[in-house]
Amino acid sequence: MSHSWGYGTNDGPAKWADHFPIANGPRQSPINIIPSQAQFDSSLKPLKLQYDPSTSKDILNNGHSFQVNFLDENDSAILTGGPVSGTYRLKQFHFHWGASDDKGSEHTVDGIKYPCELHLVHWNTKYENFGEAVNKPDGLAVVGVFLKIGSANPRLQKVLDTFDAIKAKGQQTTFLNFDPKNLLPASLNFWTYEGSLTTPPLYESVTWIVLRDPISVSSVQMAKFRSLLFSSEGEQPCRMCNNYRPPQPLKGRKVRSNFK
Ligand SMILES: NS(=O)(=O)c1ccc(NC(=S)OCCc2ccsc2)cc1
Ligand SMILES: [Zn+2]
Repeated sequence: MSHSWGYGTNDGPAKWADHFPIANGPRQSPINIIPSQAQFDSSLKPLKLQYDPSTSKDILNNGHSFQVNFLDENDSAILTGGPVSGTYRLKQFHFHWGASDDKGSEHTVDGIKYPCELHLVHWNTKYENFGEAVNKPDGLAVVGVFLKIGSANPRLQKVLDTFDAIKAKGQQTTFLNFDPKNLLPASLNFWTYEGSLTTPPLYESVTWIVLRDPISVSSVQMAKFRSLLFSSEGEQPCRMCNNYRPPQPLKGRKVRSNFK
């Protein structure tokens, strides 16, 4: 039986270890990234993200965040290079955000929180499917992108325009021909480290690839994120925000960068 978890006082990150003891494991995510302590690694290959927009399927409010799901039966949307070997297929992307613009990201940089963080979730095709890959040490590669308050982001607006149809938990709507490359910054400079899912089941299966440069989001657009609900239709409405886990102990891990 899957245990219900959330981001509230009684079911939030401080309580996850009760049902998911790996929460106190050796390679948990997110972390605070300290650029001056990251090691430049010239052997890291350029990150290659090749996304066929026709693979986007639908958008779902899953009660913890919202996610855009992709067809992953073939290599139409893949990640190669960077710190990984082999080919990883895009499964979904989702976000984490705060109740106000001063918090919301999961990873932090020199202790700084961004208002929002995008995660593009890919699974290693050496495994049969996502479900097989999700708990393997080299099973997943997640690209993290920070969002910084600035001018409104017209590409992001296409995602936000679906929110009236997915306001409550469990609601889903078609979302075709969306190119996630449009949500990436110009530079693919990144930090990378070995970590975990940042939500239960917290499997230590993620090679994290956190992009250095943010993309923009306006305060008005951030308010739209907060119009979503954690709750299902007919339940007491609970605004979806602060759906982020705080940074976890590094426990001796090295953070590498592909830039000086
Ligand atoms: N925030 S995160 O990117 O680390 C992240 C990514 C995926 C997931 N979990 C997913 S996509 O689970 C799908 C359902 C499932 C299947 C086997 S275990 C969970 C959780 C957190
Ligand atoms: Zn995430």
